[in-house]
Amino acid sequence: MSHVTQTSEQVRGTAAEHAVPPTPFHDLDAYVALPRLAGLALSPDGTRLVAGVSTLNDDATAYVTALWEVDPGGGVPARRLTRGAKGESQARFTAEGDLLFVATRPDGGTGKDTDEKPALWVLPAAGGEARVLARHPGGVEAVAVGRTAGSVLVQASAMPSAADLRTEERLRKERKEKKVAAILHTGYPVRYWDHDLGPAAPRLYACDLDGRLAGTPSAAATDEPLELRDLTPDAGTHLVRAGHDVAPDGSFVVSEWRVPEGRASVRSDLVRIDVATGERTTLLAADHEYEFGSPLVSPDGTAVAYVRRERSSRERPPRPSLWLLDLASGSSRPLTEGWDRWPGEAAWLPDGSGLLVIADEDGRAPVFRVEVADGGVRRLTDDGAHSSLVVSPDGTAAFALRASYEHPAEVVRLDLASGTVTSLRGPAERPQLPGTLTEVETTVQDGTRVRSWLALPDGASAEAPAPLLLWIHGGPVSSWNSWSWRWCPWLMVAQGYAVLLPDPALSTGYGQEMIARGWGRWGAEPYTDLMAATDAVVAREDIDETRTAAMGGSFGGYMANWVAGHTDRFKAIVTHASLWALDGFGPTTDAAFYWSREMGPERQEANSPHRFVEEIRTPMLVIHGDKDYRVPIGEGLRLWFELLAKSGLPQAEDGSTPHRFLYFPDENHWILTPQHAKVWYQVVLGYLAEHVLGEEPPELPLLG
Ligand SMILES: CSCC[C@H](NC(C)=O)C(=O)N[C@@H](C)C(=O)N[C@@H](CO)C(=O)O
Repeated sequence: MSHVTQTSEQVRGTAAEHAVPPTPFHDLDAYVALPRLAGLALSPDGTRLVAGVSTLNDDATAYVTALWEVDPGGGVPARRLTRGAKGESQARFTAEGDLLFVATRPDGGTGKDTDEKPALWVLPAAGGEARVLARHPGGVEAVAVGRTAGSVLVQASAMPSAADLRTEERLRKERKEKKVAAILHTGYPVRYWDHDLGPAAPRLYACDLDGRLAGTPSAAATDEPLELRDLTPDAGTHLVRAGHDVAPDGSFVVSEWRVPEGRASVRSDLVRIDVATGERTTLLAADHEYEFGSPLVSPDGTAVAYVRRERSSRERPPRPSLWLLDLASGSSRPLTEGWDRWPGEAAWLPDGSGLLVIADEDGRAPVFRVEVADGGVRRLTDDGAHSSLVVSPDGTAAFALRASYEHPAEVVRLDLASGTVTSLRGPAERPQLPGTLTEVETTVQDGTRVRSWLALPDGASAEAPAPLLLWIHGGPVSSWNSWSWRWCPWLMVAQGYAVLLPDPALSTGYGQEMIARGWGRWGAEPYTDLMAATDAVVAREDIDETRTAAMGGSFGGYMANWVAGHTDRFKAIVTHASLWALDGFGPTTDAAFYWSREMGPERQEANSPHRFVEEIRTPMLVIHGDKDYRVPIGEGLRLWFELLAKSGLPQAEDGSTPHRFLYFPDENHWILTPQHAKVWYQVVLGYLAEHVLGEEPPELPLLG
């Protein structure tokens, strides 16, 4: 007997439109309206905590991010601080407690849609209205502040030939008026995820406050925006996608510095940039073995914690580890030698005795404490995946966003002595789930443990076994360990499916060997691990092994395509933004050099799903966005053509097939707009309902 708690009509929104849904996951309008948290900032005195919260705009066609204040003590409810029509982001506190943020707000508050660029705004600690602090003709992209004093650092993109902001403005105006969008490249890369790189490229500017924000509101009477001082006029493309950190006293910045190394490859050095003079010195120069990134200047400004990345090759995957550079002597030493995890986001403890570091582990992303003295590593948190880590000035607590597959990101306080994690009163309640989350594992042929999350619908049992959806993660070097609005299993669970989220070979959080097992062998261990995880779960009595489907996005889509060509066990396959023919994907993706280090022509050929198109006998739903530069649209187009022309699934006399292609002309690798996210889930759920549950295909009037 089938176990389907709700008809799929409910999520598709064509019936029961006015009924109150049992959970937001039963109703796509309710789902896309759930608030989404991102980014935390803590004032230097530790009393003010600010989070970014994205909600739907009035006509539900875009998300707008506002800044909210959350009580670090947990007593007072969160309150909204900003209300700009186009939203605010990048909250940062100055040493004096003024709140900086980036916003696009037309002058005069007319609300008219202008081509206004994002500017740096300030909400003064001393009171008064928010006002513009600095502008750049290309728009302010990022902002960083010394923790104890000093300059505000602004990142903005400038035309290579513009020596000053007046020329910058003129060049941009001319291009706009003459409608010239062409870009003349001399190097690589030329695109990133969803946007073109060039002709403007990032530079770092100092925004000297000179006491302008100090004192009473009247002291800030000079409302003219501040001048930006260009610290990197010769940056060229060296700062493209380069992270940086400002010394606590604001006197220097340590930045990644991209260096073209020929053959369309780029490496990453670390440089020190003096804020007073713009003088730049190379701290660590990358070579063929190692490159450097993610700098964090120590609280006393004498050292830099950074990630040393052992570069990948055909033989080995990349291997990042945390290191410490002494700025006076220039000598470096490892901080986490022997710790078999990939260090992610980190933050210094205020006394410089150690760092808090987030790393994937066993389907979670806990916070670890790393001791500077001896490199000791201690895990501080149990459940959840953490991000946006900030440490209180007295070093007794940290604040972070914590998410998991049980809940979206929420603000938590972590007591550093006891390890106690407390949820604070954030802007949003946890949504009620339509099922339960459990963990399963199996041991595969070579003895490796493969663990997965399994989301089960309420009521799944031996009497009412649930249909199963295998959902494969992307990357591939990543983990199913955090909430994802794009890949939300609970919408499927609300329709009665159990959803299996496995971490196969190549996943992070299980040690380097788990990644090495699948390196350059995408169609081997990653595939067999996934099948073993599926075998173990369909053996459960609460799962119906006769009604299963597989799906995935990006690398997960690659794997869905590989699954399609290698087994007929699934009733349907959904493949989003997928790699199909690796000879085409390899040189056209936005960071081709990364993949070419791993694959090479033989591995491309051996692991390419397109070679098995004739073996595909399973109905496939192909999904792709035209503006996807990570997995370019050519992959989706070729997959669709070859599926119709050659797949092993017989076509009807009129040439029709059960395959479908959901194409988004104005979306990219991610389907970002709320209305298209709804269409995505509607079409996926409808396709699964038709092929897995045997229901009638749904009517989708908005699709014509
Ligand atoms: C070019 S750098 C590494 C590739 C990158 N890997 C990760 C861990 O994200 C990547 O973008 N891979 C895509 C093909 C992919 O699978 N992306 C996934 C995960 O980020 C997605 O959901 O978009």
